[in-house]
Amino acid sequence: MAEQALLLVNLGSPASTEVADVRRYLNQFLMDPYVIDLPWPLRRLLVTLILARRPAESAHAYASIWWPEGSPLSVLSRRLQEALQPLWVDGPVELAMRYGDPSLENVLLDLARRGIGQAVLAPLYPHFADSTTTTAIQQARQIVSRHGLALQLSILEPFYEQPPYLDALVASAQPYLQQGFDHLLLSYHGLPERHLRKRDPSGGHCLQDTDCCARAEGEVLAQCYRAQCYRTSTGFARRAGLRPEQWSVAFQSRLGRAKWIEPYTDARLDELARQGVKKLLVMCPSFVADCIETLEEIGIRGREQFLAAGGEELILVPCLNTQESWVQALAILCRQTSREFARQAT
Ligand SMILES: C=CC1=C(C)c2cc3[nH]c(cc4nc(cc5[nH]c(cc1n2)c(C)c5CCC(=O)O)C(CCC(=O)O)=C4C)c(C)c3C=C
Ligand SMILES: [Fe+2]
Ligand SMILES: [Fe+2]
Repeated sequence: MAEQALLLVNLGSPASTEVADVRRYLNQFLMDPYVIDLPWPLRRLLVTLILARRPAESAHAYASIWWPEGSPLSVLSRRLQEALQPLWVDGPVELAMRYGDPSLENVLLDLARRGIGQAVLAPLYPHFADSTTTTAIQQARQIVSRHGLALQLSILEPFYEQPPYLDALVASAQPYLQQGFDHLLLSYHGLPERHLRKRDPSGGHCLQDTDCCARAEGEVLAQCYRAQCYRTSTGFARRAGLRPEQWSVAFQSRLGRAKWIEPYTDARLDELARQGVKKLLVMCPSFVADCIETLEEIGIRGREQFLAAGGEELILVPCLNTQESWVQALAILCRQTSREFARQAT
């Protein structure tokens, strides 16, 4: 049988914590029109303004969480790749990054050079967003077409409420839930509201009222990042046996002055402390690997903020990383993708 590769795609990190490397990474990332969705001249202007101060601040933040082997996101993604290889018997498991190294272009060219004609492309994001999922898929397709590669790609769909993913989240949280806690905050990466509105196929569903995400179905749900985050949360809470008052959802990592989806994590940390929450658990289900946004934004700055507001303990639940149930889950989901692709091809 012909070999079929499994290609994991994650976001990528700077090459080092040097300010120049962080600037190069941020420039590539933020100049992506799927991330800052403004016309080129405006995007260039805005990114140039951001790059005046952000690289030094981010370099400092990266330095506080960097591991001897490199960026946590890169190291953990590499370990996930290695853990998956024994479960993927159809061919090699490879890893590429949307920004930085190993680049999608080099990895795709290498697969084609080795005569591999099929690959499951697995963007490592549970929830759909143009700034993550679409940009990774589009870039891969462009590379295949530009180089005329004889490589067929089948795509792993967002898996925000797939049982294997939810079960893995519950398994990762169980030891922390069992220790007792006052509240669990599910903190997801945020998104400018504009990105949601642009993707609302009904033109009038998203952000209409506080409850619109709970009613999202079909095409609206398929493209609403916020609704998908709520589906993950309710599915997780149901499986973990949590009562509604024990948990809540918030969105972190804002950049710039535009309005991002609410509620905001930083506001929520103050609110929870004011409400008397002393022991707070925080999970970050939009990230499958720990990274600057979990380890620094929540684990360092979020903890400082919560304690300053009167909380006593903020415990960050690690991301799925290389947990056995997650490795198994991802193998199952990618296998399903491959089977569905083969079924449609016949
Ligand atoms: C307009 C800006 C951004 C959008 C939109 C955005 C969406 C988005 N990002 C992730 C996942 C990750 N983002 C990470 C870092 C990061 N994100 C932004 C900006 C936007 N993200 C910046 C500027 C950075 C760099 C760090 C910093 O300077 O703050 C990371 C971690 C990378 C690492 O090396 O550790 C991840 C992962 C998602 C899922 C998402 C859409 C929902
Ligand atoms: Fe981001
Ligand atoms: Fe929505």
